[in-house]
Amino acid sequence: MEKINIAIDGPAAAGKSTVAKKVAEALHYTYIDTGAMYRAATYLALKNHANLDDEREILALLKQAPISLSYTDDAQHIFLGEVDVTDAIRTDDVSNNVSLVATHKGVRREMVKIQRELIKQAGVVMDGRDIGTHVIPDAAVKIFMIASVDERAERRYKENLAKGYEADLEAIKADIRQRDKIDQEREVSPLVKASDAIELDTTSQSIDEVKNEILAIVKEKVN
Ligand SMILES: Nc1ncnc2c1ncn2[C@@H]1O[C@H](COP(=O)(O)OP(=O)(O)OP(=O)(O)O)[C@@H](O)[C@H]1O
Ligand SMILES: Nc1ccn([C@@H]2O[C@H](COP(=O)(O)O)[C@@H](O)[C@H]2O)c(=O)n1
Repeated sequence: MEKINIAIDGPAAAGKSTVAKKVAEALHYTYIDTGAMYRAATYLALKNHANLDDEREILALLKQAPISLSYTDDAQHIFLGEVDVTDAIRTDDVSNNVSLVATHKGVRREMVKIQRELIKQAGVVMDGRDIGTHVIPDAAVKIFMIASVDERAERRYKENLAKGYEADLEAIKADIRQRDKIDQEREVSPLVKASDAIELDTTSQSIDEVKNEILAIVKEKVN
């Protein structure tokens, strides 16, 4: 079967990464989590006590510790220079600041450059906020994945509990609303559904139902 590129965009905790990984596994495609790249940039800035409003400072730090991805056992690992930060980028501190860092035009330019390098060979499932609108505008399949704020907060709440983290449902709901607002209202590459994207509301769907729906869309496109 011919290999294509699949873009999956949507707001926080809609289920993008979980489903994208399963779709990539089913198709023997490469899964690329672009959120991890913005998280890595944020982690680097926080670790260096940088001013998150100062784009030049963040870019200078990234020059010294460039972002790179590697894949072991089909799992994506993200590095800053030689340091594997795959786990370190998932803290609340990073989650609470990443959307601010992601508003910087220059930071986005650098991330998109890396992302476009990764799609030179088709057979990629890439998730994020601007994949179908900016990174891969000619993606053969574009999914805009949504779910209600309550459902997304519930999912993140259960996820945090399962990981043994403290979890406060109302605080998670507020964080999701805040991140969505910043992502949707920023000037550069805002989170918006591409005109040719298929919207999937996963509020009442299981992970496998969403995965199978996307696989059916891909099958129809490729055959
Ligand atoms: N359809 C679904 N039904 C129930 N739980 C789901 C569904 N999709 C994803 N989940 C769960 O919701 C949580 C968040 O999913 P995931 O991290 O994939 O979302 P995301 O859109 O990538 O979030 P973010 O953009 O914030 O990284 C995970 O624990 C995942 O297992
Ligand atoms: N293509 C993208 C991907 C992510 N972002 C920003 O990063 C934040 C974290 O992303 P997660 O997928 O890990 O939640 C996200 O809220 C965006 O602010 C982006 O701008 N573009």
